[in-house]
Amino acid sequence: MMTATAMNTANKFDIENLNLFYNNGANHALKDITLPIPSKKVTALIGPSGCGKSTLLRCLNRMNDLIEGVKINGRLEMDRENVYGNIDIANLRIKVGMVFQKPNPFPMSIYDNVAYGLRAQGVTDKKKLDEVVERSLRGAALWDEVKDRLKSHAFGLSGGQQQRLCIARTIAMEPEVILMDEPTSALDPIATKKIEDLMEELKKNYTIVIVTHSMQQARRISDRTAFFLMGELVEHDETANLFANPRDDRTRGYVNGDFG
Ligand SMILES: Nc1ncnc2c1ncn2[C@@H]1O[C@H](COP(=O)(O)OP(=O)(O)OP(=O)(O)O)[C@@H](O)[C@H]1O
Repeated sequence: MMTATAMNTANKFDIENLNLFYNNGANHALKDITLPIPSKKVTALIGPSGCGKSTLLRCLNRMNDLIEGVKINGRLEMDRENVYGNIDIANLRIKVGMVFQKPNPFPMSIYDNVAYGLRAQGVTDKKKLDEVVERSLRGAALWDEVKDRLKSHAFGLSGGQQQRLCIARTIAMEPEVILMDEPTSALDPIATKKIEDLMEELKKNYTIVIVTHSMQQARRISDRTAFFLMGELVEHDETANLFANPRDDRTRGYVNGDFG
């Protein structure tokens, strides 16, 4: 197995000794996390409720900045640049897009949802917008289902379609990374399968980090898995290895379903 250092050039993020505290230090939610996140792969974050998966995900695009009383120390680099340094945060959040548990399309048409970010950046050229909307909807495997009703309201789509629309909206901004916080937990098995198939395609172009409660999902879709427990990163490895040969008894217990 390659070490984190040997893999360094292929890492999108390098996280080292990262600590995060909520409530001005009262809740130590991430404890000394060291985790490389490789480029153009799917990394799954797993572990029982409250272990810090979403907190770590939100560190990657500084969404935790929006929460009062959060303190962070340690190193978190993206492409060797300090994410917590003096950087343009709006630009970071374009480069590191996010898809949430509950599909959250904006209250407007399918087309306008996908064009929203570009328009906010001042793009008005219809040809350019049409082009990006089509490319993004194709990229999110939704184009064929909606191409004849782009002006329809997004809320008329099924939950699974809405989630793919949110992915299209994210892709439209040409991110480098897509963070997904339990993106299929509100979806039925067929819609879930479509999103999982889509991730297989997306990872050719993007680095994906996904929080999932489903170990089956982590096994199906991820290249690497990191197992968290009470704010600690217990172990991380190639997904197949982590499930077949966990090094730590706590990981073994979790993946065997002994607790959850
Ligand atoms: N906004 C917040 N303010 C204060 N504490 C928080 C906040 N968000 C999370 N926490 C705390 O941080 C710890 C980790 O929570 P987090 O949501 O990251 O875990 P998780 O593994 O994603 O859980 P789940 O699987 O239930 O979503 C928990 O103790 C939680 O109560």
